[in-house]
Formats: sequence, structure tokens, C-alpha cells
Amino acid sequence: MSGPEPFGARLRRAMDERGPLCVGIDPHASLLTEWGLNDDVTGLERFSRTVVEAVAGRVAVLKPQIAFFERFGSRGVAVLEKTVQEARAAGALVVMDAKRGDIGSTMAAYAESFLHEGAPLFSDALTVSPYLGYGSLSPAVALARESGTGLFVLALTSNPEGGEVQHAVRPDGRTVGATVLGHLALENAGEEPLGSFGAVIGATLGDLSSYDLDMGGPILAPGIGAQGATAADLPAVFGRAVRNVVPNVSRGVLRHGPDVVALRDAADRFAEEIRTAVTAV
Ligand SMILES: O=C(O)c1cc(=O)[nH]c(=O)n1[C@@H]1O[C@H](COP(=O)(O)O)[C@@H](O)[C@H]1O
Repeated sequence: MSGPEPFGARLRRAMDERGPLCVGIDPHASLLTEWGLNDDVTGLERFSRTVVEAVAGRVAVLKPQIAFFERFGSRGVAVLEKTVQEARAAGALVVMDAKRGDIGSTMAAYAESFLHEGAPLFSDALTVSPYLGYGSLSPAVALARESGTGLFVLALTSNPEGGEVQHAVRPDGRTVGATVLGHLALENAGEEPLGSFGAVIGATLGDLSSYDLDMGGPILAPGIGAQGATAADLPAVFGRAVRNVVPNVSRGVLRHGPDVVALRDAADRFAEEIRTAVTAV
């Protein structure tokens, strides 16, 4: 008896139907102010509900960044619970951006918080950090397989400081980032049409031709817009793997709020730029 449909298959279908764009829900204090909202839970709730109303029915993925909700304690997390539920009800997949990482036993609790169906923050996928050793993620991998959810593992991050760790060369001659990608390739082996264990690779990183990006899973690609990358960069950065790329745009879309139509139009413009860039490959 087969279990729930794997995240990778659900994501592939959503990307084919809605395009690959992921819009981030990052309620920065500065954005709340720009939207004429107070930097409080009421403003947080209005902000989040507006983004869901504007784009959850049309983009494949929404990516709430948990830190901006945790800033308000339990009432902020209550807003996040509602936001995730409303986004999923509108047909978007939700990637919870929590970048969780810990030793195995604690990692299991982190995984249950987001990937166990019935958890208040149940999401379709979770960002995780492998920097306690890729193997420390195994409880999250196991639960994802069981619950039909997925992981996005930080591999080559968009921030300029990432290289210090991720480009470090291990005794076997491979970089730390390449080692993470190698683990993911094994995790996704045999999964069709797309594995459920993705990598986070910044769209800001320029030439990655020395890396094998074809690890059978999706690539969450932040960095477009506020961090300086553009949709046109995607084919050059990701090569053939661009077909599995989920480009993320957070501030680049959110700065057009609070008007719902303006938010929607901004998302549509990014979606069209991405479609043009990716189909040119
Ligand atoms: O895991 C992430 O989502 C992530 C990884 C990474 O390497 N770089 C990165 O920017 N992110 C997240 O992606 C979003 C980027 O936001 P914008 O720069 O506003 O589009 C933020 O929520 C970041 O935390």
C-alpha cells in the first residue's frame, strides 16, 4: 500500500501547472512600516493574509521565513500556523524556511514540528542545515519519506560569507557543498519525476560549472531581486539543472504591497521573466 504522494512529484506537477516561482513571505519590520502597518501581531497578520490572498492561488510555492513570525513569540507563530493553512488551502505548496539543524534526536523533534501531518505548522517541505553533518538530518529524511513531504538542504547559500564553509575542501578533495549535493543524489536515487530532497543554491553564485547540480531533486534558488540576481542569470548559474530550479523572490515581490493587485502583478512579472529565461535553455 503506497503512502502519500511524495513531495517531489507534487512539486513537479505544481511547477508544470503554475510555473516554478516561489514567493517568500518575509514580514520584515521595514516592510510592515512601508505597508502602513504597525510592527506588531496585527500588522503581521494583515501582511501575511494579504500575500496569501494575492498569490497563493497562482504560484507553485510560498516560503514563509519563520524568524519574522517568531519575533512576536507565540502570537506570531499562531499567525504563521494560519498563514500556512490558508496558503495550502489555496493550492500553493508551502516550504517552511526555518533552517533547522541539530543532533539526530533533537532533529527528529524539529522534523515533527513541520513535517508530521497534524502538526500545527505542518508544511510541504522544510529548509534544513547540514552543518552538524549531513547524517544528522536522517530523522527528518525518514519522516519526510513517511509523510510525503520534502527537505531543502543548505548546500551553496546566496550570502557572500557562505563560501568559507561550503567551498572548504575535505580530505577526499571534494568541497563541503559538493559533498552535500552528493548525499542528496543518493537520497533521490530512483525517485521519478523528481526527488523530494532538494538543495538550496543561491542564484547569486555565478559560475557553478564545477559542481554537479543534477542530484535528482529540486533546487531552491534564493537571491533574485533584493540580493542582486535576476531571472536571466538562472540558465548560466544552473545549466541543465535549471529545469528543476524553484527560484525564490521575497522582497522583490513584497515591496509592491500592500495593494493585492500590485503584488499579484509583481509576481506575474517575475514568473514571466523566469519562464522566458528557462525556456530559452
Ligand atoms: O533557505 C533560504 O530560503 C535562503 C537560503 C539562502 O542561501 N539565501 C537566502 O536568502 N535564503 C532565504 O531566502 C529569502 C531571500 O529573500 P529576498 O532576498 O528578500 O528575496 C530569505 O527568506 C532568506 O532567508
